[in-house]
Amino acid sequence: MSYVDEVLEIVKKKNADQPEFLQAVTEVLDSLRPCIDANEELYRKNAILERITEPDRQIMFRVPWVDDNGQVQVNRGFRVQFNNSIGPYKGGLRLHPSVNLGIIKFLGFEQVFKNSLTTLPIGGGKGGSDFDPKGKSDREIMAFCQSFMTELCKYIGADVDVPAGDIGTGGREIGFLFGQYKRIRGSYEGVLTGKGLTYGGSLARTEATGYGLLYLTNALLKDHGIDIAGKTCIVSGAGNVAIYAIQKAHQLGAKCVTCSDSTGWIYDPEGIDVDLLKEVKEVKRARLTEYAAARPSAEYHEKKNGEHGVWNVKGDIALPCATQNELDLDDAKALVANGVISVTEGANMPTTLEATKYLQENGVLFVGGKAANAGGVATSALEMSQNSERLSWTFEEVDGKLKGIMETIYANISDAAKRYGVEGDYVAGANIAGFEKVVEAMLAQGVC
Ligand SMILES: NC(=O)C1=CN([C@@H]2O[C@H](COP(=O)(O)OP(=O)(O)OC[C@H]3O[C@@H](n4cnc5c(N)ncnc54)[C@H](O)[C@@H]3O)[C@@H](O)[C@H]2O)C=CC1
Ligand SMILES: O=C(O)CCC(=O)C(=O)O
Repeated sequence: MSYVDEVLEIVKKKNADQPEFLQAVTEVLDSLRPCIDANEELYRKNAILERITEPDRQIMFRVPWVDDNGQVQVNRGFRVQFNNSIGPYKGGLRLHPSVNLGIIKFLGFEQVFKNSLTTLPIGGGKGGSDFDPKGKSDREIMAFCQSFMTELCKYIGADVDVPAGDIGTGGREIGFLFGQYKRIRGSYEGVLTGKGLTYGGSLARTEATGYGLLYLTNALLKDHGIDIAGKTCIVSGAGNVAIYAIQKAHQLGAKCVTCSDSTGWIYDPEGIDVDLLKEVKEVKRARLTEYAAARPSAEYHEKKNGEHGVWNVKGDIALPCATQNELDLDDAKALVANGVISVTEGANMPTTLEATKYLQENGVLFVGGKAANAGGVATSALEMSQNSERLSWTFEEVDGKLKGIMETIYANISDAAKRYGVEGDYVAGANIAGFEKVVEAMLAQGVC
C-alpha cells in the first residue's frame, strides 16, 4: 500500500466522526501523491504525513455567560493549534451553532497550508464556539466574548497563537476579546488581528480576503488570456468576504449579480449595490429581504433545499464566499451547463470533492480556498508586522503588498503544479507548494 493510502486509513480510523476533517485531509493527501512518491523514503521515516495530520493540541472548554434575562447559558469553546513549524499559530475564530471539533480541525488543517502559501511566517490554527451571535444584544455578545477569552487567554499570545475573525466574528467581537485579554494578561500586544484602527488594527484588513480573492482571480484569468472586465460574477455569501469581493470585482470592471445568506439569495441583474449591501449586513445586521425591499432591480429568492440557488444563475466567474460544502455536484453541473469559466473559492472548502473533480474535468479554471482566500490571513500577518514595529502603514501600502502576495501565490501554485506534471491543477499546486515549505521546516526542527 502506498504511504498516502496507509496514512489516509489511519486518519479515517482515528477521526471517523469528523466528516469535514476527513474531506480536507483526503483532498490534500490525494493531491500530494506525486510529491510524496518522489520523496517517500524520507517522509515515511520521519512520519511526516502522520505528524502533519495530527494537531499539536486541541483545546476544548466551557463558556458560561449570562443572557439579558439573567439566565446562565453554556457554550463550548475550541482552539485547535495545528502546526507551528513556520511561525506562531494563526487563524480565525468561528462563532456559529454548527461549530464542532471536526469543523475546527478541518479549518485548522487547511490553515497550515494556506498560511504557508502566503510567503509569511505564520503557522496554522483555528478556533471558535457553537455560540450563535444572531439576534444577540451587544451586551450578550460582550458577555460571551469576555467569558470565551477568560479561558482562551491561557493558550495564546503575540508570539504563540494569534486568533482573528471568521464567520460570526467581526470587528465588534475582536474588540471585546482584545479588551478582555488585555485586562487579564496586563499586556498590550498584537494577540489578535482584525483589530479596530484605533488600537492596533491594519488598514485594508477588512477588505483583504475579498480583494485578495479578486487579485488572484484576475491573475488566473490574465494567465489564460482572459480579461475580467465585462464578465459576470455569481457570488454566494453576504458577509465580510462576499462584500469586498463584490466591491473589488466591480472596480476591475466585472459585474456581480448575486449574493446570499443562510435564508435566501438575491439576483440583481443591474449589479449588486455594495453600499446598500454593507448597510443591510454590516450596519443593520439584517436579512437580504431588506436589500430587495430597497432595490427595485433585485429579486429575492427564499432558500429551498435541493435547489441550486445562486449556482443556477448564468455567469462567467463563480465566487463561493459563504461556507463549507455549499457547492455540490449538481451545482457544478449547473455551472458547467451555463458556461462558467472559473471558480475561485472565497470561503473555506465551499466545493465538495465530487464537484471539484467535475469542474476540473470539464475545463473550468478552479482555485481552492487555501490559495484564493489567503489574502485575509496574509494581511493579518501584515498587521502583526505593524504591531511589532509599532507603526501603521497606509491603505495603499498594505493593499499593494496584498496584491503582490496574491500574484506570487498564483505564480507559485501554477509553478508547483507544472513541476510535478499536473499543469493547470491548481488544487494540487496549492497543496504541494504549501506542503513543501512546512515539511522543510519540520525536517530542520527534528522530531517534535
Ligand atoms: N473573514 C475572513 O477574513 C476569511 C473568511 N474565510 C471564509 O469565508 C467564508 C465566509 O466568512 P466571512 O465572510 O468572514 O463570514 P461572515 O460571518 O462575515 O459572513 C458569512 C456569510 O455567509 C452566509 N452564510 C453562512 N452560511 C450560509 C449558507 N449555508 N448559505 C448561504 N449563505 C450562508 C451568512 O449569512 C453570511 O452572510 C467562511 O468559509 C470563512 O471561513 C476565509 C478566509 C478569511
Ligand atoms: O486572519 C486570520 O488570521 C484568519 C483568517 C482565517 O480564518 C482564514 O484564513 O480562514
